[in-house]
Amino acid sequence: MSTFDLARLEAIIMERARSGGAESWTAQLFAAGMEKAAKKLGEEAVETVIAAVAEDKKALTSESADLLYHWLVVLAIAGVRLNEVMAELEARTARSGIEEKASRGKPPHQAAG
Ligand SMILES: N=c1c2ncn([C@@H]3O[C@H](COP(=O)(O)OP(=O)(O)OP(=O)(O)O)[C@@H](O)[C@H]3O)c2ncn1[C@@H]1O[C@H](COP(=O)(O)O)[C@@H](O)[C@H]1O
Repeated sequence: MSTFDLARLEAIIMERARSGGAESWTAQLFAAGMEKAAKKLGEEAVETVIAAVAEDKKALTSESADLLYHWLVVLAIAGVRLNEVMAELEARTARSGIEEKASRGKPPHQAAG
């Protein structure tokens, strides 16, 4: 199982945006700006949808990686931190009470924490 996560990829993207050379795709996207980066994000989203509909798990995995990378680049160019998106998701989860409901369904020793 991989221990890689989106926060680490975000940190790599920030570093490449600051100091990536001409060979860095991240630096190229930052130099080109939001329109180009958002267009790539849209393309990767479509490719992900196509892989999902085709039930092609290998392509879905690969396109999902492209999608998440380009999504993080778009967030970074916009000045939105991954943490802000996570906070939004967390707030929605808290509002729905889904975690509380799930922990109520668990045996007591698992429900705590
Ligand atoms: N995860 C990615 C990642 N996913 C996709 N891509 C690049 O995204 C670009 C566009 O992908 P496409 O599938 O569209 O390929 P394409 O050849 O451009 O296809 P067309 O659009 O031309 O049809 C390619 O150059 C891919 O290499 C990525 N580039 C970088 N990363 C991560 O960012 C880090 C820094 O990369 P650099 O900035 O390039 O040093 C890497 O170590 C990775 O962790």
